[in-house]
Amino acid sequence: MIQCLLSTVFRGRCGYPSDNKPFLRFSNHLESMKGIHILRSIMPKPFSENFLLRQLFDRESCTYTYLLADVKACEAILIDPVIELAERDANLVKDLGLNLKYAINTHMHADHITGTGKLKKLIPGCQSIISKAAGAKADIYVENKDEIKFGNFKLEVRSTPGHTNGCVSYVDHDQAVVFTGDTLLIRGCGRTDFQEGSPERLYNSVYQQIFSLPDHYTVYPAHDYKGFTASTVGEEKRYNPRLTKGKDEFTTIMNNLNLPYPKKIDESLPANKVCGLQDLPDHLKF
Ligand SMILES: N[C@@H](CCC(=O)N[C@@H](CSS)C(=O)NCC(=O)O)C(=O)O
Ligand SMILES: [Fe+2]
Repeated sequence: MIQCLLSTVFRGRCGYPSDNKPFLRFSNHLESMKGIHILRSIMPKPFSENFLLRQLFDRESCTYTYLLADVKACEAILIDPVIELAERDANLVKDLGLNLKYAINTHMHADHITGTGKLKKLIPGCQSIISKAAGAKADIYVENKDEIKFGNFKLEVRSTPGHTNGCVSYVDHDQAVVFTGDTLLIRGCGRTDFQEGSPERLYNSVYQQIFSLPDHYTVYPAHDYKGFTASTVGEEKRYNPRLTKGKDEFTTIMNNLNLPYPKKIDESLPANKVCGLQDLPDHLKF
């Protein structure tokens, strides 16, 4: 790369006609060097042997559900399942010959009912997990720095309040991935105008718990509304239009989003308080 740059400078200095072509070439080189530098710093690392990650999508709520597994130990977990797609997820787990150990939430969702309650019914032995601070029912409550183990692999729990009080992100350091829930979305972030949301807390959570991870860690959010599937810590640090701002400007942006409330908030919150097991609307009763 340095050789390329030097040869451009050299050629530019001696012999090219006096138009601006060498200088254009030189600045193109600088641009592509910037690109190469960014790409190098964010290139994902290969997963460990026997580690499986499947990203699943709900077209209705634009929610991502993640299936993670140790395929040797046949142990799996699901992050942020959606009730309407619990059968899809349970069938996938069975098709792959896996045992579902945990159905986990990143937070108490406001836009859809969690699938964790239904999955517990479909796959006996599966336990539900949510953060203690979420204020919702589950079999296991986690807090900052806890570990969730499945087979040979583990997730570190990082408390990332701001979108809601009980938001957590889950980090797998061996695979260099972070599941950010609604705390950090791709080129965006979770809204902060309900469920004890706070722009200042969200900003601190992102900077302290997510942007402190190495640049190449892949970011897997709980939603995407623009067609993205994943990002990296390095990319979001550079290009996230909200979080590249200072905290005051970020707070002003978040306090002026004026988004309509999620359509299903009134049915989702009471149901999610009890892990999607009670107070279900008629069409979702099981
Ligand atoms: N239109 C959807 C709700 C969209 C929405 O509010 N999404 C949340 C995450 S789900 S709690 C959010 O934080 N969005 C951030 C943003 O900038 O859009 C519906 O009616 O369900
Ligand atoms: Fe949310």
